[in-house]
Amino acid sequence: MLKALTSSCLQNRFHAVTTAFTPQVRRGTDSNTPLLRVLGSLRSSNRRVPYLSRRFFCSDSTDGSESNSEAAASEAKPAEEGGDADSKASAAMVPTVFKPEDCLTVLALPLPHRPLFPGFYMHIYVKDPKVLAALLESRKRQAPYAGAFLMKDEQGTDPNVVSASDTEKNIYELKGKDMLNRLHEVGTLAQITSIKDDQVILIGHRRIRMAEVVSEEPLTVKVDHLKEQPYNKDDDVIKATSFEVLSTLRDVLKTSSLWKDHVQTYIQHIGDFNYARLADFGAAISGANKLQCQQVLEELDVHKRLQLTLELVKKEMEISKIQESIARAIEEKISGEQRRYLLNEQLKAIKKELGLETDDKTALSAKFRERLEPNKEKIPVHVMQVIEEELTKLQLLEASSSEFNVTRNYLDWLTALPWGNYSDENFDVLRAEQILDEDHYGLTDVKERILEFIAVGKLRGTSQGKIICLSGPPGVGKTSIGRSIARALNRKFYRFSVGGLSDVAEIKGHRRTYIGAMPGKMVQCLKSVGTANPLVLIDEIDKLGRGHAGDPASAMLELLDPEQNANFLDHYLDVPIDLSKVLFVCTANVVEMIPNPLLDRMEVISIAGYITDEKMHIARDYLEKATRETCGIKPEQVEVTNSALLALIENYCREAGVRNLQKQIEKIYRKIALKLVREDGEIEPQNAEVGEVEAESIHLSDEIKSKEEIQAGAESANGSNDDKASENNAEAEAQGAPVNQTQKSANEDACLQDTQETEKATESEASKTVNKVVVDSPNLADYVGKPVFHAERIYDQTPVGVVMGLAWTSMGGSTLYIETSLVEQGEGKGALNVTGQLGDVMKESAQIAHTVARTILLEKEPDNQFFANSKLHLHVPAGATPKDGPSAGCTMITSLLSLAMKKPVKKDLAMTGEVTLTGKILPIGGVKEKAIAARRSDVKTIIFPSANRRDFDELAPNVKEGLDVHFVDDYKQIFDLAF
Ligand SMILES: Nc1ncnc2c1ncn2[C@@H]1O[C@H](COP(=O)(O)OP(=O)(O)OP(=O)(O)O)[C@@H](O)[C@H]1O
Repeated sequence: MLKALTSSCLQNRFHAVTTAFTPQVRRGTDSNTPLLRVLGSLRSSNRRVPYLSRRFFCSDSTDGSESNSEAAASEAKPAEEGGDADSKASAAMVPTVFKPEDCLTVLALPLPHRPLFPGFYMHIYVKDPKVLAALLESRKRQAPYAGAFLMKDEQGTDPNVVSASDTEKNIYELKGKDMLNRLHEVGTLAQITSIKDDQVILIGHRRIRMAEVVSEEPLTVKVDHLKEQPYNKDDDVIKATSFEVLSTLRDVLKTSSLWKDHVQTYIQHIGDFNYARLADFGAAISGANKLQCQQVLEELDVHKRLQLTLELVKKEMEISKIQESIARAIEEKISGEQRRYLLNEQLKAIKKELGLETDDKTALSAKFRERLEPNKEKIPVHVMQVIEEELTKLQLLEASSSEFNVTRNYLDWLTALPWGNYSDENFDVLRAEQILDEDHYGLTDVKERILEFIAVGKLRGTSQGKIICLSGPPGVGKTSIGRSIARALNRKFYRFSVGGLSDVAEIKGHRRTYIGAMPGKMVQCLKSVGTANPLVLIDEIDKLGRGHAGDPASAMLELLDPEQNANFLDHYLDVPIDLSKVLFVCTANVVEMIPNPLLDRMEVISIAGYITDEKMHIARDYLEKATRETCGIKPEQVEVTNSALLALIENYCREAGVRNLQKQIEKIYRKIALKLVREDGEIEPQNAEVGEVEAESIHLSDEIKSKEEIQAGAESANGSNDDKASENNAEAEAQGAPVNQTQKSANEDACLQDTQETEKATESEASKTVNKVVVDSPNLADYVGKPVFHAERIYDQTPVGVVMGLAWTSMGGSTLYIETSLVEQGEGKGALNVTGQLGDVMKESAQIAHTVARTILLEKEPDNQFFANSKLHLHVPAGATPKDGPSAGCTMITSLLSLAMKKPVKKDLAMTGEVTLTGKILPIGGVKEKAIAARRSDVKTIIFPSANRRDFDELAPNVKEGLDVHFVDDYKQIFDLAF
């Protein structure tokens, strides 16, 4: 029904006060009069309260002053027409012939937020048309009064919790009795000063109490007018309380500027001062909740009312203090930050003025130029041109723009590259050889190739970039030899792996326009090594990914090809860079997997793997040494016997490389380290005992006795030496004979040295016996566990139908058996089953072998119908490992023939070779790996295809040593050798 002011209560209050008094202020009163001055005058004039004689302009006591009010109203009129709420309030001063005390029946208007205090104005919104009509009617009848009653909260709601919209909504819906029940009994007789649309402005006049309902719609009630209880104006307690209220108001005024206007306005009208009004004023402007205000309104005992008000303003005082401290804290924080900012700006300006600091752009340009300075002559012209252009551009760009950052990063890369900056190469072949030998055992091919490279460089005076590809099984030292080559050549080393690389941008960089664009690996490499002729190791080139956008292999080609890479163009850098001086070393496990155009440009050096002998050397001279150092163990503290090392290699690490061997050695040394540390802890007391025992025996033994004597002699000699020294010196000086003394002291020194040496020797011997750990083959399992590798050799002497073959895998060479057995026999039942995860080629190879074996058997034993009438099963263990390739052809034939003829093959024989249907033997790959694998399995005789004779001849003598190798063209030769 009614809509109260929508702004906060507090604002309403202050607004109300201000507007109520504004006309009076305008009438020329000094608006700057501070409360302090008033209060000062209060106190200075013997507390005579002169203002008591004045009248409060809109109090009940103004009843007779119609002309005054009228004047106020006429003055305020233009403002009201302007729609100004303040001036509307002034219009409320219009007096009527109808006196307030005559008003006994009034319309009841509900106030949702606060009660209306006498002397204050409030505007409300009346939504009910009937009420609005009644109000207009009463104004017309010159009885413009209504009763303003505060609404009670709905039961169960907290008066401190504001939910304005709810309250207002409920008000519009309430009518008649319901409304009556929700209104407080005591309210204020309010003069209706103006009605504009649904906004009604009320001025409170006097307290009233509802007596009875006259009509329900609109709610009209009969009221009793309430008067304050009589009180003694000179009562000291009342006076003191009122002073306290005033002084609290003064304090609030000091802290809260919000109150200033209202309190000052009040002070200007303090002429109408009385204690009851003061109490009302304090309560009205306080931020107390509506119930507390209502309490003040209902209180007719002036002293009690003053006390209630005092409580409220005191509370207000506390709130304003908190407000002040919050404001101060925030202010401090903000001003601190501002101060800092200002100081920083000033500092920058001062530095700039003094020339200590230039702005960002100039500083950046200077940094880039400084970087270029040492190499300026070596930078290619076209690159220098681009750099200059970019530097100019940088000056023109706004420092906060994204383009600026792009240009800055670009210049950063361009200027950081080692243009024409080469490391001094080592062309000393002997030194290089020494370095290579220091790092790796064997690998003669690789070392030889590197030495050749250095020799060419020496003769030409410069070395050209080359691509070397090291291929071989894992752990044979491909990567580590790369590092060693760099050391030998005195080139910087950079390694990156291209295994699984599928993005061309990794090699050639992104275009600069992309966010987060980066140059490719090669540019990154040059920046990081700082020279233009590093050794770049490209690891796992056989595992290069297949890109979805662009082909990484083709990008690699541009990078590696000596014809193209003198002008390698990185997408990011966008200026050609010369990579022709870079030495590329690639590593691969399977050469066949390297894209052909790439392979074509490489010089492949294959490292086949190591035989036991080589592994022994590597383990002893390289791996053990390095591991011992990393574990912090001294050589005298440990001994790994040859037999232990051999057992380790033969039973635990039979693969081609030495990585596993390295791991096992590390395992042994870690265990030894633990053992030594543990023993040290336990031994300490034991050591002490040993020391004591030794000390005792020292006393007993003659030898040591003499030692003691020597020592004692030495000590006494030493002592006498000290004593006599001065005398002798004096004598020498006096007699000029220093020789005597020198000889003596020389003898004594020798004696002392002897004693100390003997002591040291006994000490180190004692420590040796106590702390040395010996690893031998019997206790090897304590360090590395039981052998995990089961010998490749399943049979000592192969039975009928079983023959040993030689295979090649990416892990190196290995031996494998071909087993054939008879399933069933019967007329025309000849057939062959194959198992062992064989690939298509190997299956076909088995079919061919079956046919060839049948032909050969018929040749050798024309009556033997074994193959025609036998169902056979051919198996290649181990069944879990997939196998493929044609090189087991001759082994399969031999196995089939052995079964057919019921004859085992020669002992310790292994063979490899592809067979044609006519029995011709074709060459195979991996001769070195196969030879090494054969040696590992103690094979004595090997059969290789004749075409592989050259490969075998090239092998190192230690690989060939002890092998009886036969080269064959035709299967018949194998037949003769095997059976
Ligand atoms: N001939 C050797 N002399 C001394 N140490 C060697 C020799 N060969 C290999 N090693 C050592 O073996 C370890 C393994 O070598 P590396 O990592 O270079 O193998 P890799 O062939 O690159 O293997 P992958 O193909 O798995 O990358 C290294 O610590 C290396 O020093």
